[in-house]
Amino acid sequence: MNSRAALAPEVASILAAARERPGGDAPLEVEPRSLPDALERAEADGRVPVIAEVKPTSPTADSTREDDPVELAESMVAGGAAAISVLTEPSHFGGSPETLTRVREAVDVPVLRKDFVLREDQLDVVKADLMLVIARFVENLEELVAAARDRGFQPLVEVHDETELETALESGAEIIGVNNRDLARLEVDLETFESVSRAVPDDITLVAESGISTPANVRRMREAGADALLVGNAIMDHGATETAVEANTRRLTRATPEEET
Ligand SMILES: O=C(O)c1ccccc1NCC(=O)[C@H](O)[C@H](O)COP(=O)(O)O
Repeated sequence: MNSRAALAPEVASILAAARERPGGDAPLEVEPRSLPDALERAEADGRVPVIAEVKPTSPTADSTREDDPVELAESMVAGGAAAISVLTEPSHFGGSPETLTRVREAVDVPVLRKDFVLREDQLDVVKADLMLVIARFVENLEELVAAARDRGFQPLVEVHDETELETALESGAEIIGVNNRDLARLEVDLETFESVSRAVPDDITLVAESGISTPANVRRMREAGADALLVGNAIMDHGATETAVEANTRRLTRATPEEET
């Protein structure tokens, strides 16, 4: 693992749990739904490309949503989400691989597996269209990216700074997410995306992650070059109904220049 700044205790705990989680028994074979195609479809009919996240809870949330993840995902798609992200991490985010399978069966957009995958065998736990790989936490990024791709997954490599971006580009990543959440203090700062995105080549599919909660935030990330936005908390809006989840999603996918908040 690339270890520079200290990690927040919550993140250290997430990683300790991830190290202990078993992998699958045999390499999976996936026929993925293409993320770039889904983003293009969203753009073509005037939707901002949003990857909406089914995130029952998290270390920074103050409650857990108990409602059906499939209904939440369907509401997100009804609100215009181009793709869905599903947390499969069980001990800190309330996710599960089974949830992802159910969501992927229910929707027709690409589904990202959001977890803390550290080893190759952990890729083989559940089929998904995209696989999150966090540059900072992986010993050999190039090997894991290639292993994910061999199985058919589209790897989404997450970075937080320019050094990690360089590693991601060297690993052959084609889809890169810049996470605005700092893993030392768990604070979000949209300036992170604005600064790192300047060094991202044009042919990369670039995702702005975390802390995007208003149409103004959406426009800010799009102006800085985001091809897509990964949004969890602002859509899940802990405690809201499915109707609210659909409306929350629509508010971001329909973020027009006129809307000021
Ligand atoms: O969301 C957290 O509290 C969190 C804490 C520690 C490590 C990772 C965490 N989140 C992972 C994510 O990347 C987000 O779920 C995703 O980008 C969506 O962010 P947001 O829109 O801010 O919910």
